[in-house]
Amino acid sequence: MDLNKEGDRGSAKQKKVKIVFVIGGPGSGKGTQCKRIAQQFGYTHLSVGEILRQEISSGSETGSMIQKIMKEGRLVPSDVTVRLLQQAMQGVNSDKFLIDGFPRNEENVKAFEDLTKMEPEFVLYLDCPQDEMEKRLLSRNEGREDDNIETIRKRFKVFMESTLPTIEYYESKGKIRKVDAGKSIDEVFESIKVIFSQGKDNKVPPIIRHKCKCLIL
Ligand SMILES: Nc1ncnc2c1ncn2[C@@H]1O[C@H](COP(=O)(O)OP(=O)(O)OP(=O)(O)O)[C@@H](O)[C@H]1O
Ligand SMILES: Nc1ccn([C@@H]2O[C@H](COP(=O)(O)O)[C@@H](O)[C@H]2O)c(=O)n1
Ligand SMILES: [Mg+2]
Repeated sequence: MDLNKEGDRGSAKQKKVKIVFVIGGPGSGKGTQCKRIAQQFGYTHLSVGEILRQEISSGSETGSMIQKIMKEGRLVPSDVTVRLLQQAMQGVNSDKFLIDGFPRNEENVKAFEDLTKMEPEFVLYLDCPQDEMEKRLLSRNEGREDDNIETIRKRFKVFMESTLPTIEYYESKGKIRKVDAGKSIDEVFESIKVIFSQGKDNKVPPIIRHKCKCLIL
C-alpha cells in the first residue's frame, strides 16, 4: 500500500484506503471503543498515543523529546507525529484504518493532509463530561506517566483549546459523528455500532449543533 510517501496522489490501480479518525477528551473511552470497533467492523486500530509511547520505549532522541512533552500534557510537533503515524500505516497491509487520538490540533490536520493527501471518511467524536473523564483517568491504573491530576488538567485544557477547533473544522465538512460517551461502555458501543453500520449513501447527519459536554476551564 502506498500512502503517498512521495506526496503524489497515487495511481488509479491502488485500492481506496478508508480512514476514520476517533477523537474525544482524555479518558472519553477512545481506546476502549476502538478495540471493539476494530474487532466488529474489521478495522486496523492505530492509537497515536501508543505509537508515540513506542517511540519513547525505543530510546531514541525523538523518544526523549516526546516523553518530556507527554509528561507535561502538551502536544508533540505534528511533523514528528504524522511521520510516525504514516510509518505505522505503511507497515500494515490494511485498507481500513481507525486512527485513535488524532488529530489533536489544526497543525495535525494540515500535516496529515499535506503528507498523505488523504482525508478521513468521517470523524467519530466521543463527547464525555469532564468530571467523568477525570474519574476514569484517575482509576485507569495502567502506569501512564500522564495519568496524574496535574497533567490530566493540562490535557483537558489542551483538548478544549486545540482539539475542539478541529471538531469544528470537520463539522463544517459534514464529517463529525458524535456519540454521548458518558454512558456505560456497552451503551456507548451501541450508539457507535449504528454509525459504523450506515452505508455510504445513508449517512448519519452531522449533529454538533449544541456545545460539547466538557466544561470550559
Ligand atoms: N464508558 C465507560 N464507562 C466507564 N469507564 C470507561 C468507559 N470507557 C472507558 N472506560 C475506562 O476509562 C479509562 C479510560 O478509557 P480509555 O483508555 O479507553 O480512554 P481514552 O479516551 O483512550 O484516554 P486517553 O486519551 O487518555 O488515551 C479506562 O480505564 C477504561 O476502562
Ligand atoms: N495526535 C497526538 C496524540 C497524542 N499526543 C501525545 O500523546 C499523549 C497521549 O495520547 P493519548 O491519545 O494516548 O491520550 C497526549 O497527551 C499528547 O502528549 C500528541 O501529541 N498528538
Ligand atoms: Mg487512549
